[in-house]
Amino acid sequence: MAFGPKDNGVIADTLRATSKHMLTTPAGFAFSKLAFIPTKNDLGLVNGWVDAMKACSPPHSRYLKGDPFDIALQYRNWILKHPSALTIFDQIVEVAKGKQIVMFLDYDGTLSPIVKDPESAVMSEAMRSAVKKLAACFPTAIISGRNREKVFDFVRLPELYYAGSHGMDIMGPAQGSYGLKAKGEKAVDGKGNEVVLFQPAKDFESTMDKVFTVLEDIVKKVNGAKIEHNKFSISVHFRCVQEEDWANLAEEVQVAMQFFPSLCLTQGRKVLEVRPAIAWDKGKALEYLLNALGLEGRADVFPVYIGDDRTDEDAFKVLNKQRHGLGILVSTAVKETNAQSSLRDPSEVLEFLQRLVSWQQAQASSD
Ligand SMILES: O=P(O)(O)OC[C@H]1O[C@H](O[C@H]2O[C@H](CO)[C@@H](O)[C@H](O)[C@H]2O)[C@H](O)[C@@H](O)[C@@H]1O
Repeated sequence: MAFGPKDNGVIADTLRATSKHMLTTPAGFAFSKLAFIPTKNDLGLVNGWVDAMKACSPPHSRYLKGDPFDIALQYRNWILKHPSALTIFDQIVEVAKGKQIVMFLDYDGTLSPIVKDPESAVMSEAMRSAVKKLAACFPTAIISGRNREKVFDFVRLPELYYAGSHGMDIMGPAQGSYGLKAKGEKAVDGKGNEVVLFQPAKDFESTMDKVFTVLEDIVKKVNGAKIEHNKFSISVHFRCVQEEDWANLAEEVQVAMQFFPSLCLTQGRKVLEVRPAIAWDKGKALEYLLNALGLEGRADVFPVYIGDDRTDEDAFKVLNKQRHGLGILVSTAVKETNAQSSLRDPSEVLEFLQRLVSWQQAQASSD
């Protein structure tokens, strides 16, 4: 769910920038934390973010607390509703057989394990090799919250389509049997290959730079907090911040956001993300890519989306709406999801991708 300016309307009225407590940021914006008097509603909003961030990335210890029988029972009920894609692999390929499979993969927590330092979220060589083989079998896209160029640096496979900034920065080959054909400007990549570039939030570039400067100042003052500029989205990381400081940091971010009514906040795994308040998300990126590949709305196409986070839910919803394809949530814990199936962690994702490649190779050799 995206929280937009509407949710914050009450807060704007409570902002009183007094000269005594006023803070002027390097970007020239002035605001005062002391002058911000949160109402019950606003506190609810901040607490809501904090709770949702915790729920997105639950610490293992939390699941060791409480009655282990209850926990096991809850998980058992959940896995019955969202069976492992490894357990139901034969049923999946039975449905996909004869159709064009298209693969959509999230990056963090799906292809790479979640780690404390976002700069160190590298993908294993085994995963890279599996994704390379996968892309030789099926059109394959990575849809990530990361800066597109950064996710490319992690993955380093030019044959894929990349959608960075939660789908707001899409690039893919313009040539070949699966060259992108839909709207978007033609460009040339670092190696001189023709590519299609589609950036629905292009007009927000300078606003994103400004909000980054403001948030950077806030983050600097909080022990363990990190900030990442993902071009059309900005991540404020809470993972290494003491939990008792979370509400304060979330509140500071929310106050700063009042000066950027064209932006909104979403939350992920111990992260708050600032992004343009436009009707574009990972689900829209999936639709765009299917359309650009000439594969949209076709009964003989079977899209598979694998992701671990709240922002991936938008893509799962699109697959549900289209009533075809398969959404797979990566999670070791019970989570509310629109995905039909599940995998526990990136090591199971790797196994699933390898099995899919072997199945496709066997299909091709028996044709
Ligand atoms: O859409 P994704 O590819 O899953 O990207 C979402 C965010 O992922 C990264 O943050 C998450 O992974 C980090 C590294 O494991 C972890 O430290 C952090 O707590 C997670 O939220 C990335 O750093 C963000 O910029 C992405 O938006």
